[in-house]
Parts: sequence; structure tokens; C-alpha cells
Amino acid sequence: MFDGLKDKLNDFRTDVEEQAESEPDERSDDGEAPDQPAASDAAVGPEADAASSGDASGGGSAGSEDGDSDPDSEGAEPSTFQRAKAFATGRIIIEEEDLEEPLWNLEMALLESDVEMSVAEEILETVRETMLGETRKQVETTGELVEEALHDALLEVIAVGQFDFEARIAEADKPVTIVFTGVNGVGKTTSIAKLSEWLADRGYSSVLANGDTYRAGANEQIREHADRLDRKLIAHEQGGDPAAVVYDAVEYAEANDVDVVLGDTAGRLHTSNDLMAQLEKIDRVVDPDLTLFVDEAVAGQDAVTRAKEFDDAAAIDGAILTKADADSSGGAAISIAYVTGKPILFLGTGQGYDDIERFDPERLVDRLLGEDA
Ligand SMILES: Nc1nc2c(ncn2[C@@H]2O[C@H](COP(=O)(O)OP(=O)(O)OP(=O)(O)O)[C@@H](O)[C@H]2O)c(=O)[nH]1
Repeated sequence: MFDGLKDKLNDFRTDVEEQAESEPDERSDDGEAPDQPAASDAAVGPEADAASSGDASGGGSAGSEDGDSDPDSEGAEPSTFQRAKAFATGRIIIEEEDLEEPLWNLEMALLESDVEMSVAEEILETVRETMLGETRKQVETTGELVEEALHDALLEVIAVGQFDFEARIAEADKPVTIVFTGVNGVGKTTSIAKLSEWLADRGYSSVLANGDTYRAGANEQIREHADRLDRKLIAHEQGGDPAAVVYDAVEYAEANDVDVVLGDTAGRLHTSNDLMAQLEKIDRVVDPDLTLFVDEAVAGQDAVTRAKEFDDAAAIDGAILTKADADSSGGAAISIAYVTGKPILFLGTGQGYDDIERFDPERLVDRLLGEDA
């Protein structure tokens, strides 16, 4: 899962390590030849050797022949001094120039991985802010510093809007009504069946409702799942009113003490206006507790765009991202919450009914940074 993105994040770590850790060595080698005392060295005390070599090189790596400073070095002098001092004490200072190329490569890698542009920019900004110009006392290596910066940057965008789904179900008045939206073919019906199992595992009964009265064959498709799982299905004739189907399912749940109503809807109608009018009517008639948007991770940017469109049209409360098991890029998983402001709540991870997992931002970040399988 998301292996391509994981590799690219790892490349960034290697990039920064190479940039940040090779330069001080070069500078201290440089500094040995010219004997250039710097006035500020006195402040460094016992670390003066390393510091002065760093300082001399910052001011004179290009100008070591004539001992003069080059124009570029002037603004960098204080940080070069700090850097050399930190190097002498085994600490790390990352400078803007160390990050320039790795950050550019990271941006390209994120965009190639279908991470949405504004999300990529936010990640870069957080990484830059976390890493720049600070002596990181607690951090032993550049690799750790990169990992910390990436961890914070990724978590910040991925965790947007998270809430405790199970607690929400537990606390809500029963029956809880959940309506599923999203285009056809992405695994919406399968996700409804999976969620019914997920709820059953936690002690909640559910009834399925086929609000996709538009598409021929939709009743049969969901009925197969309902039969296999031994769940009640409420369905009307093709062409019927989806709001009426979900309403009947709510009535059935109330009469039979069923905890949750899981209502499918049509993924596409003649026009998006029809689709939205239908969702609005369901909203008016049954006032669902949650509207969940379903799309497939493998659709990358398209899934992000659709999430935004559906949310704009009919305020979603969260998303289910299917086929994460087949997705290497990870772009949709990283982008959807930040772009919509609504959390990803579940990942579909296979074709079986148990192949659904609660989306855990911390765990996903650990996976991406290689701390978890
Ligand atoms: N690998 C994998 N396949 C999945 C996942 N979820 C669904 N699928 C498969 O995707 C295919 C389409 O799933 P359906 O549930 O029929 O999707 P759907 O047609 O979008 O349902 P509707 O939206 O109601 O039309 C099926 O073969 C599913 O088994 C998943 O998380 N991983």
C-alpha cells in the first residue's frame, strides 16, 4: 500500500542527508589550509577550531585564495558560524540552501504521486519551517530531523477533521442513518456491505437500503451482498424515489430495533443537478446522521476532485477510500481530508468483507515513513 510514495519520501530523507551532512566535512577540510582567524571565533571558546574553520570557509571557501569574502557569503555568515559551532558539538543546523534541491525534488515527487497542489505546498511549507535554521538539540541525526519534519507535515494534512466514528455511532440516537454517495464502480456497494460487517463485529445491527433506483441491476447487486451477509434489504422498483426507499428503511429499523441504516445512492444521473436534487431530497426526508463519500484510492487526483465536488454540492461528513491495497501513489489518501476539510474514515483494503480498516492518520504516516508495515 502506497509503496511508491513511501519510496519518494525516503528519497527526500537521503537527499537532505547528503546535502546537509556532506557540506560541513568539506568546509572543515577547506578550513585547515588557510589560517584565517575570525574575530567572532573568541566566542566559541574550546570549539574554536571547528568553528573558525567553518567560519573561514563560509566567508572564504570561494575566496580562500585572496582571503576576501564573496558577496553570497555575507548574509550567510551568522548561520555558517552557528552551523560550524553546532557541527563541532555534534548537532545539526539545516540551511535554506541545503533544502532547496531536496524540497524541489519532494514537490515533484508529491505531484507525481497525485498529491493535490495545495496539499503539496502545505507539506513543503511545514517541512521547511520545521527544519530551517534551528539547532535541534534532541535530534541526533539529519535523518531523524527529516523524519520528524515529514511526520508533522504529513499528519497535519492527513488528520484534518478526524473524529471518533465508533463513538459517534455509540452516542447517536438509534437508528443511525448513513447515506453513501460517490460515482459508480468505485466500490460503494461493497463498502456498504463491509461496513455492515464492521458494525456487526462491534455489536451493531444494520439494514441495507438501495437508494440507487436509477441503475438497472443495482437491486440485484446489493441483494447479493445482503443475502450473503444475511441482512435485511429495503429496495423499490427501478425508477422509484430513493428518498422513499431510505425512509422505509428507517421505518423498518425503528420497528425492528435495528441500530444502523446504510443507504446506497445513485452515483450518476442525467445531470449533476438531478443527482444533487436527489441527495437534497434524501436530506429533507430522512435527515441522515452522516453522509459518506466513497471513492477509490487508485483514482488519485480524480478522486480528490470528485470529493470536492460532492462536498460542495451535498456536504459530506467523511470519506471511504477503497482499493487502497492496489494503490501505490497515496495521493488521494493524503489529499482528500485537507481539500474537503472532511476526514477519511475508512480504507478499503481488498475484496473480502473484512477488508476494511479504520483510517488512522498516525498509522498511515508511520507506514509512509517506514515505521510500520
Ligand atoms: N482490491 C479491492 N477491490 C475492491 C475494494 N472495494 C471494492 N472492490 C472491488 O471493486 C469492484 C466494484 O465494487 P462495487 O461495490 O461493485 O462497486 P460499485 O459498482 O461502485 O458499486 P456502486 O457504486 O453501487 O455501483 C468489485 O469487484 C469489488 O470487489 C477494495 O478495497 N480493494
